[in-house]
Amino acid sequence: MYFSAARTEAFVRELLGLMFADPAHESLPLLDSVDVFVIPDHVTLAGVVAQVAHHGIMVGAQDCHSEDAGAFTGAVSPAVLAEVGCRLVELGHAERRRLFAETDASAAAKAAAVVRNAMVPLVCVGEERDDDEDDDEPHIVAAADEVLVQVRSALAAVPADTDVVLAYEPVWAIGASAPAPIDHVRAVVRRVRASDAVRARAPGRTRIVYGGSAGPGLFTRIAPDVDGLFLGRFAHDPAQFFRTVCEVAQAPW
Ligand SMILES: O=C(CO)COP(=O)(O)O
Repeated sequence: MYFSAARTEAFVRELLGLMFADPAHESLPLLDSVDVFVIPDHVTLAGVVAQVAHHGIMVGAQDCHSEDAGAFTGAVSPAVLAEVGCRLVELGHAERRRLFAETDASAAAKAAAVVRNAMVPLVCVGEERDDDEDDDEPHIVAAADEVLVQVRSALAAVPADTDVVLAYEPVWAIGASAPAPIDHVRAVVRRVRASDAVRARAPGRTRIVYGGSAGPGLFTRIAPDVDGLFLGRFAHDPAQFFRTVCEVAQAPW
């Protein structure tokens, strides 16, 4: 809810201009090496799908209901999202959990619904803890254990051979002035990736991205442990978004 409808339209238009009209694009086939998605609000989603048609950019939704149809006034059907060209659905964002009573169980039910409708669940996970400056091994283990409860719940709801994106977003790093410390992000993500829940999945089907005050300059410091970024405020400027996509595309991993 940062953008008006007009600003969403302008953001996508400017982004397409940067990605596809920039002379650098000729020598940099960005979308060969990076999957790019934008996740607008539900109202503007179909319009954004039309804007990016044939450009290879995926459009996602910020939430959906766990049922495809029925007496759920005000909710958004995953079947309708798929019908209008939505490719992925963000679930369990920290704000949905805090303000709208989202739980691991409801996020898992929605993840199953998203897969049932041939879309990709982008499940937000992250620990609440920010009560200690220390970031030693016990704190990393505690953070990863908290995250893994969320991860196991979501992954148990979807087949092992379907694509899933896990967005690791420490709750305390969302809306902050800077991302979580590099070593913290890498250590927690390594533990998630090494978990039984992730290792039981088909190879290459689980991607882990980082979100929480992410922006240009971050990816090369957290890769190769992390597969990508989930950008918020620091990508509200299309130029910053484009710059970050280029950094990911040019990374040697
Ligand atoms: O929550 C986020 C993305 O969903 C992160 O937002 P910020 O990058 O603005 O902290």
